[in-house]
Amino acid sequence: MSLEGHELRWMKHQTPIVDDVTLTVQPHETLGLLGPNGSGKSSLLQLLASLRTPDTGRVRLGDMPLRHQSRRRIARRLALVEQHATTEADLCVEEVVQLGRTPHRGPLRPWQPEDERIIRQVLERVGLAGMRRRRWHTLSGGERQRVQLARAMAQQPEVLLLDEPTNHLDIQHQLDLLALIRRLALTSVIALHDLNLAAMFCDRLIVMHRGQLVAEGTPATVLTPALIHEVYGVTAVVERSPHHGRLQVHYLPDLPPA
Ligand SMILES: Nc1ncnc2c1ncn2[C@@H]1O[C@H](COP(=O)(O)OP(=O)(O)OP(=O)(O)O)[C@@H](O)[C@H]1O
Repeated sequence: MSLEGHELRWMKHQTPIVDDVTLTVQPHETLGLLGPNGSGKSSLLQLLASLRTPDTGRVRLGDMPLRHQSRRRIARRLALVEQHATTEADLCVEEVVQLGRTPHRGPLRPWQPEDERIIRQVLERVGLAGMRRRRWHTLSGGERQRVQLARAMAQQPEVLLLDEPTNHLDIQHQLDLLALIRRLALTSVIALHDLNLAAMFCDRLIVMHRGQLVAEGTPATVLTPALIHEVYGVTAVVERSPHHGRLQVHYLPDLPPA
């Protein structure tokens, strides 16, 4: 299923936070959303997920315009893993993941063995099967991140939006999580700070800067030293890795002598 944002604009205190952004994510494509702190990535994801209403512009999920759609209807097709997702109640891991089934349940569709099977399967896939009874508030940041991904997967969405999902994760879990997202083969948008992970796992990248979309294309066309300097203010060299064949960004700050 495709996801489109057309001329999206969201203002706060007369300042555009997301400023005239148009993008299309093709079915099964993994799109990396890059940009420095405060450039508008989370705000854009919230507009795409219909958690915020744009001042102007529109979002379309497949052939369905999102404006005026119920949250429940959207949640059967699209899931967002937010950056600081939390849960208020004192729930265990399994109960948090069960919340992902909410959009599919209703008075005429109580909890069923199929829901149970889905919960077991997603917990396995994120490597948390052994932690199903652990209380949420006892989990580490990285474990919480994986529980929130499991909850989004339990929604069985066709479109998955992730806001810095590798925050808090150690290297192995960062690589495992992004590889898992690729294997899911959903339409996905992933906000990332790590340019090398973005180059390794994304089909295409977009770059936000001060609320605007300033670059769009394959990692090879987007991740140039000029763009990295312009947007992040950092000097870098970009090469194709002889080891994995993807682009590799080397930062060149002032370093102490080696
Ligand atoms: N509700 C709000 N009210 C006022 N300003 C806001 C609001 N939400 C976001 N902003 C501002 O909009 C800008 C973009 O924020 P956003 O969280 O979208 O950026 P981001 O690219 O996701 O940043 P980060 O990489 O630090 O997570 C920031 O300057 C932020 O302070």
